[in-house]
Amino acid sequence: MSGGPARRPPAGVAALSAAPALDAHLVVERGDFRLDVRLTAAPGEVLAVLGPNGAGKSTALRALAGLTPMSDGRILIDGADLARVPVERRPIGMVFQDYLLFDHLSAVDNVAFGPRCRGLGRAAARAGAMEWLERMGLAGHARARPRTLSGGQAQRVALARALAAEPRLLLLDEPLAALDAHTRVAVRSQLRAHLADFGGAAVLVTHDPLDAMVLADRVTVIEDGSVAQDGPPVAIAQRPRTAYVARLVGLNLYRGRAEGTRVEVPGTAGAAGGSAAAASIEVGHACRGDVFVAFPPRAVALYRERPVGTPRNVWHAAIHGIERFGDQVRVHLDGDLEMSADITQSALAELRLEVGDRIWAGVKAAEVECYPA
Ligand SMILES: Nc1ncnc2c1ncn2[C@@H]1O[C@H](COP(=O)(O)OP(=O)(O)OP(=O)(O)O)[C@@H](O)[C@H]1O
Repeated sequence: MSGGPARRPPAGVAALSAAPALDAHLVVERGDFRLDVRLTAAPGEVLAVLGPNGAGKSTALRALAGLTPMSDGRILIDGADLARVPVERRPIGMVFQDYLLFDHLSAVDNVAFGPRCRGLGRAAARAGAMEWLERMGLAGHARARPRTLSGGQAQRVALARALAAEPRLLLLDEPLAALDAHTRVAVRSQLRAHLADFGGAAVLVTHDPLDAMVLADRVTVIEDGSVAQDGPPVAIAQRPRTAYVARLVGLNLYRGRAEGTRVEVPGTAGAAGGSAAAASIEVGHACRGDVFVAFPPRAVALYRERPVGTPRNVWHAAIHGIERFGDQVRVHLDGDLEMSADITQSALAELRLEVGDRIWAGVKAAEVECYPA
């Protein structure tokens, strides 16, 4: 095999000068479900595809791999249309959730399998595969059968196998889902390093916002077969545009009309869903027109009595749920606005809060973000 992976170009260079490594418009119809999304990634870029169950993430990945037929659209890799390229000849590597390693082959033969199929001699394919295993820190496990490997090791063999075929597009379908929480942390950071060395485009499907934040340069959120939001992880985390994304990144989100620093949120359910009366929100800076308003649960203070002389927004609220995690307590509220508040166990005890109680919730205007809808 010829050498190792191409190094990722210096930050910014690829994005400015190169054509997208991946430029895909995917249209798939399956009964009542229709997927219609555009996915793009620059060379060296990792795109995370996030979305709720049934949103169409796997369908998108399978369409990219050529495993699910498209009813319309096209897939360009480095500017070349894949329409007439048979599936087995496409420059695409895949890492599946359960890795799909051949159990009758050793780790090194699993990695050598692709290059062998492409006609490389046994010795050369094995030598290349050994190089990949060394790079993955698995040289000592080259002869091991997949079932004797740990989940993290099997994941790295699967990644080595995908990369050994020298793809231009790497597809990863929930690559960390099969791992326990402890292994996941270590494997996530190893995967990040390996992805940083990959010169092609990578598309990572995940349910886990942390995977997306840690591993991806860009995130595309798919909901109900369409792109709901697209951008760098930080922008997604700070400025969610749908109730699903807001829940994922842990923010209270509303949609309303702004005039100066005041936003009127209509009485029907806000973007966060659920029951809510109409309410006004003072925000940190002036904005205008249709806007989203977001603030974190930790910015919400709770009071038994209506606070006076405070610079905060103050709303009437009813407690409809209390969840404890560690020293923190998440209190779910409705009333003027539906929201979550994170308080400490001692604050919960001090205020003697119970489900059904009617209380007051306050948030400083400076903690409230406002951005165009
Ligand atoms: N073989 C199939 N035939 C018909 N419809 C299907 C088939 N597989 C999936 N679907 C439908 O396509 C839609 C998208 O499914 P898909 O598996 O792509 O979603 P997903 O975002 O990957 O979900 P999950 O996170 O649960 O894996 C769903 O509504 C599902 O019911």
